[in-house]
Amino acid sequence: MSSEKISQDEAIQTTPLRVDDLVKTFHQGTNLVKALNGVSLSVSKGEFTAIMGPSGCGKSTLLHVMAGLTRPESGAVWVEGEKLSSLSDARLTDFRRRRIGLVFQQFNLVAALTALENVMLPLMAEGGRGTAGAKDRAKQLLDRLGLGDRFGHRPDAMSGGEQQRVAIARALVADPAIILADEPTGSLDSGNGNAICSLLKELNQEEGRSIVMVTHEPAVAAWAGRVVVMKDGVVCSDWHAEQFPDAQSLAIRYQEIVSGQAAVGAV
Ligand SMILES: Nc1ncnc2c1ncn2[C@@H]1O[C@H](COP(=O)(O)OP(=O)(O)OP(=O)(O)O)[C@@H](O)[C@H]1O
Repeated sequence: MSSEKISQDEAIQTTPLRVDDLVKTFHQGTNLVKALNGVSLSVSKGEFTAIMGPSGCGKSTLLHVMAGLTRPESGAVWVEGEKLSSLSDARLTDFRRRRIGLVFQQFNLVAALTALENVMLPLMAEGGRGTAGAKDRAKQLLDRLGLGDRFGHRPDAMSGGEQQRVAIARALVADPAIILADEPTGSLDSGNGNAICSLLKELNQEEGRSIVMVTHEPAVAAWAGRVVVMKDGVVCSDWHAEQFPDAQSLAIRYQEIVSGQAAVGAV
């Protein structure tokens, strides 16, 4: 094998996430809705990317396809070089648990379990790691996320912001290749929302975590280093931090794009 081919393969294997020409259609009664109409995107190691766009443009569908929760009609998703469509359902579930950290708007914690048990869950399901190791790792993470005094609390005894931090700890526990977050601040007031954004930024900058976050709010997207804007199932803009120095300039630019006043693809 040529050295060029080896380095190409290495690059694919170390790229946390790549999607290529994704198409996903939904049936709504007699109508067909193309939620994704040829989306391609690559997320580099240590990149914090926000995906923005108006309601119904396909953001959540894209995130679900990236996570292997929804299978596309065509196109492919690679996580660290693993092509999700080539995995059986059982292997995909196992792969997702180990390599993809998921954070949802509604936290999705198990109500009957404590914060510590919720965070340990992905490691327990894996079977291979000992309970003690899983417990230590979960405790470490909860401590790191400022929840050292909440180990034994159940979700209904915690605030929304605390529940989301538990969910982030759970997403991190298996040391995944990528964190996928769908409107992680959507159920929080602005103070707690800012704290979650700040935490994601810190995890990105201090630990080099690769993050993709769906949001429709420019003030939330402004925490990311890259903003991808979708409209009608396609990516119409892709900006890096230097192109949106603050949340206000991002909001103006975003409005221009979604209202059609700026050229598609404009930066
Ligand atoms: N399970 C489904 N069945 C039918 N249609 C769906 C389904 N999921 C999504 N859609 C449709 O696909 C399109 C894209 O939806 P999606 O939820 O991805 O958009 P979104 O950008 O995340 O929207 P929002 O910001 O409102 O959450 C919409 O027209 C939606 O109605």
